Amino acid sequence: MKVIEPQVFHKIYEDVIQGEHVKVYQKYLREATGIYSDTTEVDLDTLLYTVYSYEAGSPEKTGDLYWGLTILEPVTVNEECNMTRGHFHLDQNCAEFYFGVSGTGLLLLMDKNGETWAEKITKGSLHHIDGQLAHRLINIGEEPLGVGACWPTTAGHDYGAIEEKPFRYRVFKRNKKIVFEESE
Ligand SMILES: O=P(O)(O)OC[C@H]1O[C@](O)(CO)[C@@H](O)[C@@H]1O
Repeated sequence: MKVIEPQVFHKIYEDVIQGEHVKVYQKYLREATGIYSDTTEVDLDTLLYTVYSYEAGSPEKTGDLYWGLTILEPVTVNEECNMTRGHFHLDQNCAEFYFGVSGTGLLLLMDKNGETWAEKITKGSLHHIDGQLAHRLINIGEEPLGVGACWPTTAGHDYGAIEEKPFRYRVFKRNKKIVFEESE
């Protein structure tokens, strides 16, 4: 019998995902100004987050899966905590798992009526995201927030719905305290 050496590694608490079919992208503030409430006098070259995804699966094949890791830098934008863009899945039958790898964060969730709540993320925490919920990661700590993910290749990303009807809460760090602000 042929035995193949592993081609991809994710030493979950030690390293990022490395190997064949691993894609990496970085999001800078200049590409994400629209999600923050105030971007006056900010450095647009600030790195917000890096996403690693192991994409051996096919986006056309129902039941196939991706594996990912997102690392959000411990930065704020005029006191607003660093966050991912956030999205619904295009196919709302597709759920997703998130799990905390490092740092401290919030998983912001929103249903189709705009009801918004959050789950706290810490190292080892596990989060099931129903396919009908919009999701966004927020770094509320002083360290990089690392969050692993597993989701169906056919889920897709719907950013438009979030732009039209944003998450109802914003999260700020003021004098080292986390403050939630409800949008009008
Ligand atoms: O595309 P967004 O909303 O910026 O978020 C990136 C996130 O999307 C995913 O790639 C998959 O849902 C996550 O791994 C990652 O945190």
